[in-house]
Amino acid sequence: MAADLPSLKIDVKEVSKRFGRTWIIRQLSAEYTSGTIYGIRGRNGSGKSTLIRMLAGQLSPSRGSLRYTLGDHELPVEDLYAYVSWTGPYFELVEELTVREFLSFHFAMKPLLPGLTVDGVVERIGLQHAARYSLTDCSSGMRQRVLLASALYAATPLLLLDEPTVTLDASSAEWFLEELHACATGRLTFIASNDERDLSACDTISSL
Ligand SMILES: Nc1ncnc2c1ncn2[C@@H]1O[C@H](COP(=O)(O)OP(=O)(O)OP(=O)(O)O)[C@@H](O)[C@H]1O
Repeated sequence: MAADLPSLKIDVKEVSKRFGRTWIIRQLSAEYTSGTIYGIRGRNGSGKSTLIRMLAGQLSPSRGSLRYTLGDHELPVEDLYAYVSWTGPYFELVEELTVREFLSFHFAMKPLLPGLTVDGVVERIGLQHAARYSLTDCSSGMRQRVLLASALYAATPLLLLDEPTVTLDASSAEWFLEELHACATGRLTFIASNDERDLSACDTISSL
């Protein structure tokens, strides 16, 4: 399933972010490269999701810069969306769709990792019995598996996972860690979390 994805490097240079008069992130500098799972921890409100949004190119820093290098070319931030898979607690599902319809719709826009099909994804997330359930009728853990699938199985070099196991029970969290290892190879992955299980999957962890 490992994809031959281009390498991605993110250079974060003296990035600060404020909302109104409050500085949330101050003077962050780091270099992030493909092939690594980076953990970001920090107390509630410390700016983990804010950093994830900036890495995704959805939020601009108040000061400093983020530079993206894909292969050996600089990637303009406005083109980054095609190379990112992302999920977090603020992501919403289209309630009217079934599990299978949502995944078909999503993977019509974002290519799947090699060797996967939509039905294969439904199987990997253990929801064969619920493939035709409307998302409204799914439990929070089932919905989280669908959201995680939309990020994990997309063939993108950048994978951003904000609180990936927040609604998962112990066996689902174990499932997530196994799938993460199968899907993160060669990608640049971030996990924002305070859950030790999530952080145990990371190659390196930094605190905000
Ligand atoms: N768009 C916004 N406008 C104003 N303030 C915001 C905005 N987005 C985030 N904040 C504030 O920035 C701070 C950091 O929020 P963020 O969601 O990044 O924290 P977090 O570390 O992910 O928190 P948690 O662990 O609770 O999820 C919070 O005080 C939040 O209220």
